[in-house]
Amino acid sequence: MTQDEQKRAAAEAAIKHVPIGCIIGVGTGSTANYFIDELAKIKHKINGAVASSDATAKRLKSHGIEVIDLNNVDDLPVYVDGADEITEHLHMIKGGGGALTREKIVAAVAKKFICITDETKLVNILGNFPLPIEVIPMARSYVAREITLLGGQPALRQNFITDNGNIILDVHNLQILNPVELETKLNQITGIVTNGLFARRAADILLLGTVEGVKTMSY
Ligand SMILES: O=C[C@H](O)[C@H](O)[C@H](O)COP(=O)(O)O
Repeated sequence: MTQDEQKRAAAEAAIKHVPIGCIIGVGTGSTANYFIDELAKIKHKINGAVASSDATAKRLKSHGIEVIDLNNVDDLPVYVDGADEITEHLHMIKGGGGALTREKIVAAVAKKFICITDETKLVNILGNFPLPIEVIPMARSYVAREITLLGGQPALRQNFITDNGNIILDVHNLQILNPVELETKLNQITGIVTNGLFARRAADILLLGTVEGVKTMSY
């Protein structure tokens, strides 16, 4: 299977985890897009979806799936999303598409986080993929200095503004041996809206597309 076929296979496998008659949390990115396309086939069996980005909301609507404001949702049994990197502990780096803040909010509400990826995303140590950090624009230089003190090399993502009107710093050269600790430290830097480490709220299940088929991993 090619990388795209692996993504699509993981997305198809996620449909089995979608409970009937519920609202579903939906992530952002190329793998999540495959999931949206699969979700459209069973749209009459769900009660709508919460979107983690404007792009996802648009794609859901284009398939005739009702998009529901998270504030009007009491119960979100499942959130399905991709990742840029994931470990066997199901800690992730997310935000390659810049949607990390809304993704983290929807994931926080959801009872179960189902991650869907191709096999290139599975790593032993997080950090080869630059860690995305959403920052309030006026705090850019301060946050960059603080990140440098933590050993990272921040680079401003060019020509990019998030759905929330903020900038993204992509942090290179991190070898993230303790993702929970780094996520906590980054959460304490004033001016950072969200960092792309999903370790305190890791995935519950990984559906990993591989050349041999989809593997299910949990921790
Ligand atoms: O902001 C984007 C999200 O965190 C995506 O889930 C992540 O970048 C993975 O995207 P893709 O499925 O396109 O590799």
